Amino acid sequence: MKMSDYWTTMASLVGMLAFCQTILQLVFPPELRLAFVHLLTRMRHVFSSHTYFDITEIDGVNTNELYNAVSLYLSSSVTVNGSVSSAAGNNSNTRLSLTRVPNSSSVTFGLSNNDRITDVFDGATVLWEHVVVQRQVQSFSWRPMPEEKRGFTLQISKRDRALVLDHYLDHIVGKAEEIRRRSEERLLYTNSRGVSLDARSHPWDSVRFKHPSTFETLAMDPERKRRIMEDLREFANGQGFYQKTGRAWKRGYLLYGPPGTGKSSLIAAMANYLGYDIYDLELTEVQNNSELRKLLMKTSSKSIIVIEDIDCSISLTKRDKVKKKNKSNNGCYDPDLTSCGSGLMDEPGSSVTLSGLLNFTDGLWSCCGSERIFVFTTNHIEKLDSALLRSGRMDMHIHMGFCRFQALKILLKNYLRMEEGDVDGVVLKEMEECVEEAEITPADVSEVLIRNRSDAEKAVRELVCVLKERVVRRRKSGGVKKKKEEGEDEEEEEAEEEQEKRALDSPNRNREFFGFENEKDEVEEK
Ligand SMILES: Nc1ncnc2c1ncn2[C@@H]1O[C@H](COP(=O)(O)OP(=O)(O)OP(=O)(O)O)[C@@H](O)[C@H]1O
Ligand SMILES: [Mg+2]
Repeated sequence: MKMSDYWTTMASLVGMLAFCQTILQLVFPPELRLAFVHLLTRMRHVFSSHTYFDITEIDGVNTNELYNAVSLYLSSSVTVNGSVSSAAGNNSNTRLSLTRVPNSSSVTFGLSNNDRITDVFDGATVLWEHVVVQRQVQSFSWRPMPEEKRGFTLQISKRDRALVLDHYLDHIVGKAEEIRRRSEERLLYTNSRGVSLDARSHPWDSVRFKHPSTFETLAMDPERKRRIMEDLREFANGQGFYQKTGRAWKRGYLLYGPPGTGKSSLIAAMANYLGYDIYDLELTEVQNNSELRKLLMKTSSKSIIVIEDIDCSISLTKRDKVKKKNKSNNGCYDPDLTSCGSGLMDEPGSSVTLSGLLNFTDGLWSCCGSERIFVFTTNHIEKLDSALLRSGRMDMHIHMGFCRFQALKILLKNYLRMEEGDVDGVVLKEMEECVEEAEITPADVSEVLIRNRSDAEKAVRELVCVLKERVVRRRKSGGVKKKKEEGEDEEEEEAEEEQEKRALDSPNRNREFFGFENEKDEVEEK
């Protein structure tokens, strides 16, 4: 038999099988039909000159990132009038689904259920099919299963197999990444209590993240800003480094300082700078460590996982003191937090423990994704358990302090569009002299400037008044405060002592100690 005859016979056979499949779908009951369809599909694949790959939405318990990448890639090949870009061949009959996420200004295109689209890559034509099937009804299951199974089936010619596996999929992932970055639409995720954590449902609710804070608008010493940006950039470009050194590709930042000093604004600036999504983890809504772990598993890479006000979220403050008591009682306690389990520092009603939290950031599970940044914020670093501060846990401690002269100039520029040269020299000098002593937060400065933003000169005058008032008030109350401070708060001293001890215990002690000594304005790298 000639080769061409062979292929003609094969083609008719495949055609016949496809025809039988359609007939079966129309005549037989669903269960029987499904079994036949499976059988015929298998036979068709055996005789076919094509290879098929399934890319399912859920891969075991994790969301399959490749599914999301393909979805994004294919939606980008579609132009507004419903036709398909030249690279994707002639698909003008393709049915498209249109989506508009709440609060979004743009419409997203996607393939409708069970529809197909062709694409051309390096001379090879491939066919994508979006497959959505109803899950079979189960009589009983401990775990509620999703109603639909979604996935893409990629059909390629057998001879293009190597090309597709080696390059095409990488090309799709890269393109999807680029599209996401270009679209500059970041998502802000948050968790809520009682959301089922089955394989399909997503325990995170998301909204479009459009925080305008950037490193340019952030009022902060420019040198510290530069160091943070450099650190972030090195992290984002550091895949090779992390792989070579055998470290998980993640980084931790602890932001601490009084309210209104820009901790949340810094997180938003980080996300905007790197183009990452934010997962704002509400720890009080998490019922136990295992739920915490599942939440972590459902985060994607290139994201910032934030726990704000960590000292208020779970009791991380008492452990040292309880440990001290234990020590004086019987002289023995477990110094390693990983064995503290649900014991010492658990808050009544919450079974998320410090060890659970540290496993979340540090343990094996924390590496189930990559390129992730953990950020904790607190107004009271002195209240945090030493385990959280220990070196290797949070790579950088960043103190967000009261407004200084450099930061003040940035705020003047942001709110009043005033450069240094636009402000009267004498007034500027006055500001410089009293801003530090005034101990005013950037939030309070912003408040004054916003109030008077239509009249820049008035804004500056009022700001100087506010600064001077604060200085006078502080000087007056300084004496009273001093007396109070001397008498009260042994606890605070204790905390400081503790802090120093921790610093000295640390393998990076010189740096860490240096950091605390210069706490006011340090970006401290662990
Ligand atoms: N460093 C800063 N640079 C620019 N704006 C700032 C800065 N700090 C505060 N602000 C302004 O003050 C407001 C409050 O700041 P932000 O929420 O970032 O403070 P925070 O430190 O997170 O406070 P909290 O501890 O209460 O959460 C922001 O809307 C922002 O406009
Ligand atoms: Mg905040």
